[in-house]
Amino acid sequence: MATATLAYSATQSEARRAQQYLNSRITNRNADVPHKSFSVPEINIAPSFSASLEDRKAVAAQINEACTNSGFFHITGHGIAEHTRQDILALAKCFFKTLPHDKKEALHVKHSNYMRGWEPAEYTYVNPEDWSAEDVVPESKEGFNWGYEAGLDPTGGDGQFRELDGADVNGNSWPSEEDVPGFYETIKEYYGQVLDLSRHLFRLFALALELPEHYFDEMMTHPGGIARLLYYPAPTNPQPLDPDQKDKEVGLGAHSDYECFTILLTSTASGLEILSPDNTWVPAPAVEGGFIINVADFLMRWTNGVYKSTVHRVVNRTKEERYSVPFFFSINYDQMVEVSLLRTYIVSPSPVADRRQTLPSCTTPENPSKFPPIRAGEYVLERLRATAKDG
Ligand SMILES: O=C(O)CCC(=O)C(=O)O
Ligand SMILES: [Fe+2]
Repeated sequence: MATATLAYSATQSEARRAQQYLNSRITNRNADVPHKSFSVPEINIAPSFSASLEDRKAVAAQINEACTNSGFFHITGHGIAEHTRQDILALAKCFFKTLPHDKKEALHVKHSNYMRGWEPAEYTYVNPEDWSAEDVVPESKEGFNWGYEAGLDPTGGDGQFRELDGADVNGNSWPSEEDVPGFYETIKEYYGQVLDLSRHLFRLFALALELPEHYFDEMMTHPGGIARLLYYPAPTNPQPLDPDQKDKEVGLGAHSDYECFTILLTSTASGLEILSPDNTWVPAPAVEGGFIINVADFLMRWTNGVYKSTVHRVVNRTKEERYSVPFFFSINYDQMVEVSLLRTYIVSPSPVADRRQTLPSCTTPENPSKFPPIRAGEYVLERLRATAKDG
């Protein structure tokens, strides 16, 4: 990436540890790990929009159960219209199938400090260790990435947004209106709605963590939210899931997500597979009209490992091409977060971003803090950089 090298030693070592963890999970297949039954529940969140706190808490309890189990769940009753969902999937198809190669090249992520723009299949591996693996299988996905900007936020933001590295810039680049008509407007409609939904979900996470419902509100006034359009071509030789065979065609390699949680929309039900605690791949087919939600690494570390950020991948085993739109929700990138028994923010007179926000329900004398304090954006940027060829 064309970016200045910044000294992020704490995050670099954590990114490395995340890779080591990932690889040990993938290579130690069928380890005999005792676990509760592993499930990806469907949660109808419609009651969470009710005026009754009891109704909202009942949904939060289901979310808590899912986050401490597989870390994955489906939501229905979310309130986002089907046409909004279909419009963004149609936009993805239009972008990948009709935009000429030279126009895509002009938007190449290598021109961006933050991996924004067009990401050709061969440019990244989501598991950075794959670069050096001998029997590496290239990923087939092609992507277009963008991030938060105040103009995409239905609240208009608070004017304090800073990029992942703290810079006061807008890191996004877009195709021209002439090249892909309606691109920005369609993105804005979808992004605005999933951003609203994310803030709503985070209030449910607060209840789930036995915190005041609006605990996170001041930390999502200019939140990070990277989103992607993804295209997985139809495989040349689709293969059924076979635990004894290494897949020869992979859409997106094994990884966990980096932020707080992900809201995933997919064009077809199948493709996503998640790694169970006994290290076998389990298909996680989408639910009609639903979104898949999964806990990501930053929330996992913030909850001191109480919430599970589970390894997953995409393998297209059908004869059809596949599109998806993941949205990775982060709190304000400049927010400092600490995993600790101490609620230091209560006594701290410093600005919100500098207070070390803690989740007191997640550390106990038996489960003391495992992670050093960190700013949200710093963590995500380091993890992102590790995926690029010249990152
Ligand atoms: O395309 C999908 O279904 C999942 C994508 C994903 O896991 C990711 O982009 O992190
Ligand atoms: Fe993912």
